[in-house]
Order: sequence, then C-alpha cells, then structure tokens
Amino acid sequence: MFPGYTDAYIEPSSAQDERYSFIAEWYDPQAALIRRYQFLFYPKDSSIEMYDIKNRRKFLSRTKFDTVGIDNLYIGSQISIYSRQLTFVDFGDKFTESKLGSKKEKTLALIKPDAVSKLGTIVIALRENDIQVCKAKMVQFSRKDAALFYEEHQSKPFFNSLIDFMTSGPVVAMEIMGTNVTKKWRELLGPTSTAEARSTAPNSIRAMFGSDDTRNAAHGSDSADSAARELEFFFPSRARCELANTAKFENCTCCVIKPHAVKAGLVGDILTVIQDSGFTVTDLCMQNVEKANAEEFYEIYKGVVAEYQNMVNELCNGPSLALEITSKDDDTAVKFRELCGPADPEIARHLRPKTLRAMFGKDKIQNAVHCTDLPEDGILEVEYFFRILKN
Ligand SMILES: Nc1ncnc2c1ncn2[C@@H]1O[C@H](COP(=O)(O)OP(=O)(O)OP(=O)(O)O)[C@@H](O)[C@H]1O
Repeated sequence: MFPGYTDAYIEPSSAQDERYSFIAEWYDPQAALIRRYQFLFYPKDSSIEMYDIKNRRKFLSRTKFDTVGIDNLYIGSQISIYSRQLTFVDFGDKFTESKLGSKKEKTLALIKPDAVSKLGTIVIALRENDIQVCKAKMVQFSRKDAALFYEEHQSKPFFNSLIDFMTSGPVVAMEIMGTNVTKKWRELLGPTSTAEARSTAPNSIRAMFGSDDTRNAAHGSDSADSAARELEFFFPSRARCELANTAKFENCTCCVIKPHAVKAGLVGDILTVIQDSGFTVTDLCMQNVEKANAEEFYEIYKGVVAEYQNMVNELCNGPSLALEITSKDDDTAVKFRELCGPADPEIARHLRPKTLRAMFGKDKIQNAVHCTDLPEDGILEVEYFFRILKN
C-alpha cells in the first residue's frame, strides 16, 4: 500500500459507485521526475478519475474512458491516458486489493522452438480460457541461458538433449495472467510426455504440438515461487544483460498489431492468419509505445497523411505487438502488404475480404495492423522496434 495513503484521503465523486483505486506512476520527461497519482476506475460507466498525490489536488475529473477496462486493472499494468504512459505500482485501497489482488495471478508461458510456428493457435487457446497476455518477447537461448533456466535438471540423463532442443531455435516467453493461471496453464499444456498427453489429454497443447518426451511444445511454471523466478528471468525488473534478440534484419518487413486489436483479444487470430499464410514471425515484442516514439515511427506520414495525429494516438493507446516478418520469397514486404490489404477496412471488406484489415479492422485508424509501406523501409522499421525500442 502507498505509504501515508488512506481510503479517507480522497472522497469518491459519487459515494454509491463501486470504484477501484490504484497508485499510478508517470515519468514526466520534461521535469525528469516520476509523478504519482491516485487512479480511480468506476466499472459502472467505465470512467476514470485522477488525483496528483504530491500536490494533493485533482488532476482529472471523472471522465468516461472506453480504452480502460477491468482487464487493465492489475499491478504492473501500463495504460495510456492522454498520451501519458501510466504504470500501476500498487493498490490504492484495501477494497481494491481484496477484490482484485488474489484474482490476478501471473505465470510464465514459454513456447518452445517446436511450437513457435503454432503461436497464434496457442494465443487463441489462452483467450478462450480467459487468460490475458501481459508481456511477450521472442528470444534465442544460448547454451548458457538454457542451462541456467533448467539448472534443476543438470544431473538428469536427458539434460544435454534438452539443452540441444531449447537452443535449436527461438522461444517465445509470455507473462500471462488470470484466475489460478499457473494451474490452468499447466492443465492446458497436458502431461510432460507427448505420448502420455496424446492418450490422456488429446486436446492439450503438448498432445497437439509436441513430438516426444523432450520436444513437448511449451513450458509452464510449476508454482507461484517458480513463476516469480522464471518471469524475472525473461522480464527482469532491473536492466541486465539481455537474452539474445532473434530479429534477422534481412528480407523482412515490420508488422505492428495495434492496441485496439490487442485489447479486443485478436492477437491469436491475427498471428494464425499470418503464420498460416506462409510467413514466419522471426521476432516479436509486446510494448507500450511512448508518444514521442510513435511520432518518430510515423514521421514519414507527417504532413502527408491527414490521419497522422490519430495514427500516433492509436499507436500509443495501450500495448501493441511488434513483429518482424520474414518468408521464403525474396519480396516479403510486398507479399505481406497484400495480406494486410487496403488501409481502410471498409474498402478492404469490399475488395479483399480475406485480408487482415478486412477481417480485423474497424476503421482507417483502428485498422488492426500497421505494415511497412515501401520494401526498402522494412529493415529500418524492424530496426526501430527491435534495435532501438526493445532494448
Ligand atoms: N524423461 C524425460 N525424457 C526426456 N526429456 C524430458 C524428460 N522429462 C522431462 N524432460 C524435458 O525436460 C523438461 C523439464 O522437465 P520437468 O520435469 O520440469 O517437466 P515439466 O514441468 O512438465 O515441463 P516444463 O518444466 O518444461 O514445463 C520437460 O518439459 C521436457 O522437455
């Protein structure tokens, strides 16, 4: 709980309305300091209210805010309010802690090299089981990383083949969240041995995508303690030497699954279409793009496209998923643009109904995905996300 803060400190604007309270921080780049707010969310009408804690005054009157929902309410969540990236660092009162604290357990879901090509289907299974993806990144294990991660199995006879397998290609690490998520995710995985999974849990992830006792598609932490340790391994709270990126930076194009599509739970569906259409996701990273970065990324559209400012606002309106896309063809960028379809989803639905924007876009701004326009910009855009922002 935030020290010195009590429930009585701030009167809710309407005593009858249920509200959730969090302590939120925002790094103010101009003042170079961290500002703290009490953030209130009223589920009744999806409205928010904010108070500046240090100055003890109202910062934002109660306002309807459709982009914030109950799914965003957990510690560590990042949300964008008028282009400020807020991070929830604590519960603001005991009521919120008791209502939301126990519900929102987090664990690690690690997609092993043999199932990365099935990532879309796995993410759909998460959504269907009310499991939310909070963080995601693709990494390439070195032998040292893999040995450290599987330290407890060092003396086992299968240790060397496990390390060979885990270093044979990229893995995708996800911080996932939901009610009893550690147990739920391990149930979705099925037994460790693929053969046993096929006979006792034929719809499990390991039954569907594993091939033997070692190559078994995915991993889940086995307890709350290992979840905390393993999440720290992939998503360290303090900067440390990073696990290796996987981006190839050649014959590639950049795709960004936009915040509205992430929020609507469409990530799995979009990834499935991309992967089933013969493209390979060779790097990925879920992140909240800061406004200054969104402006920089879209700079070539400034003064050229009327929607520039709205495009910037959408890109920093919550978590988005950046992807490096490659393929066996030597014109990946051109072919991938064809899969995305016309920028306006209405036009796409008429002319190219099987494209990503036709299927998942809402309007010209919330059109599901950004993709690189000019093939020669593919590497530059991928570099922006995977050399500059990811690190
Ligand atoms: N008997 C075995 N033979 C070959 N490989 C094995 C064997 N047992 C485990 N492994 C490999 O080592 C990994 C870690 O083993 P562990 O006993 O921790 O299984 P798990 O908890 O079901 O799997 P994970 O930790 O990957 O979720 C397994 O997922 C599998 O890839």
